[in-house]
Amino acid sequence: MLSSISKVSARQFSSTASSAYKVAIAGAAGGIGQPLSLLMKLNHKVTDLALYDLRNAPGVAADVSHVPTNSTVKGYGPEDDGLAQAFSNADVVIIPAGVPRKPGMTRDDLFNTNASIVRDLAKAVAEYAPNAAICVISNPVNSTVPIVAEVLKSKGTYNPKKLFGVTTLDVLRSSRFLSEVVGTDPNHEPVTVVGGHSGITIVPLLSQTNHKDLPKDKYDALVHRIQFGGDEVVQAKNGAGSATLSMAQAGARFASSVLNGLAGEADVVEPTFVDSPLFKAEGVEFFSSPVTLGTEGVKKIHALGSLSSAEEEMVATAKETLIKNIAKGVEFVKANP
Ligand SMILES: NC(=O)c1ccc[n+]([C@@H]2O[C@H](COP(=O)([O-])OP(=O)(O)OC[C@H]3O[C@@H](n4cnc5c(N)ncnc54)[C@H](O)[C@@H]3O)[C@@H](O)[C@H]2O)c1
Ligand SMILES: O=C(O)C[C@H](O)C(=O)O
Repeated sequence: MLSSISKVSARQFSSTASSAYKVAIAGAAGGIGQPLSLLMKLNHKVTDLALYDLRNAPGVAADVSHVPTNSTVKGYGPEDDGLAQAFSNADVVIIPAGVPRKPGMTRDDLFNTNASIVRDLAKAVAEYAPNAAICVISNPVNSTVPIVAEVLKSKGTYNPKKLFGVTTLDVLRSSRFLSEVVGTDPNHEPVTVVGGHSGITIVPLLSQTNHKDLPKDKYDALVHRIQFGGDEVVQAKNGAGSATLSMAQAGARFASSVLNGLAGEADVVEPTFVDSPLFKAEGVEFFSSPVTLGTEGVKKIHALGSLSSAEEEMVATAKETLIKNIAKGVEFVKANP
């Protein structure tokens, strides 16, 4: 494993701001965790990959460690202070730990199980990696991100610039589904998605693409597919979980953008669910919008830009639901510190 001292040296003498990072993944042996671990192993900025899970993380680590990129990989379980070792000195902590949906469930139905998992992992981040950028994948993201914030506030280590809810899968789906409708290459169909990460809180800003004049029936169907794309996978997997492979790709893209930002690369912009000033006056403490990522995490939170009247309505509806989802997370930590 790269020691802290050698990591510091690597940073000091590197030609960029830094090129050596420790990334920790909590839930690394799960459906998302395993392919995400592989994708982070392929990221050349990652020199130290720490894989934590309640089960089988050493096995996943041994497997991934044979991929010939310039990083060490180590797996940790809860025994022998594994969580402390996994998180210690991490620059980025990615959290896909928790249970996935089964058909008929909403993401909110996962709250009772995942809230305490995320709360406990947030406590460990506060203790062992207080400077880490935290990427929360565990659902319901609209509530788990506020849970992490509340825990970190209670520990005096909350840095709103370094807490991110990962909404990138909505962005990937939007590009893919739009390209299917208009018959183009999804690589060239960027779509900004704002709001949150569940159903009607997912608001794709299609009016800001080159396809703002879609016929109403096609537009409505496309928006619905983007908002409820997760359900397609849950139903197809028929009890065996939710999106894992596309989510791993989305998570790796987002975490890689965070690393690029930390490294001082210019113009790294991703939509993400953050502590946001955009609608705070209306009581919405967290909101997803395009964010420029920099050396300190969040560098700039961008406004939504011009919206169609349909989008204005969707944003208004999303805000109402988000206020409730966020409050649920905050109240959980107050009642269960
Ligand atoms: N943000 C998104 O866009 C998005 C997309 C897909 C899935 N998800 C969510 O990600 C989560 C994980 O999904 P999955 O399909 O990988 O589930 P999974 O059950 O396959 O894997 C979850 C892993 O978490 C581990 N785990 C549970 N409690 C833990 C703890 N306290 N510490 C460390 N590890 C722990 C489990 O052992 C398991 O290996 C779910 O909540 C799911 O809803 C979010
Ligand atoms: O749908 C889910 O429960 C998982 C995830 O949030 C998704 O969007 O695929």
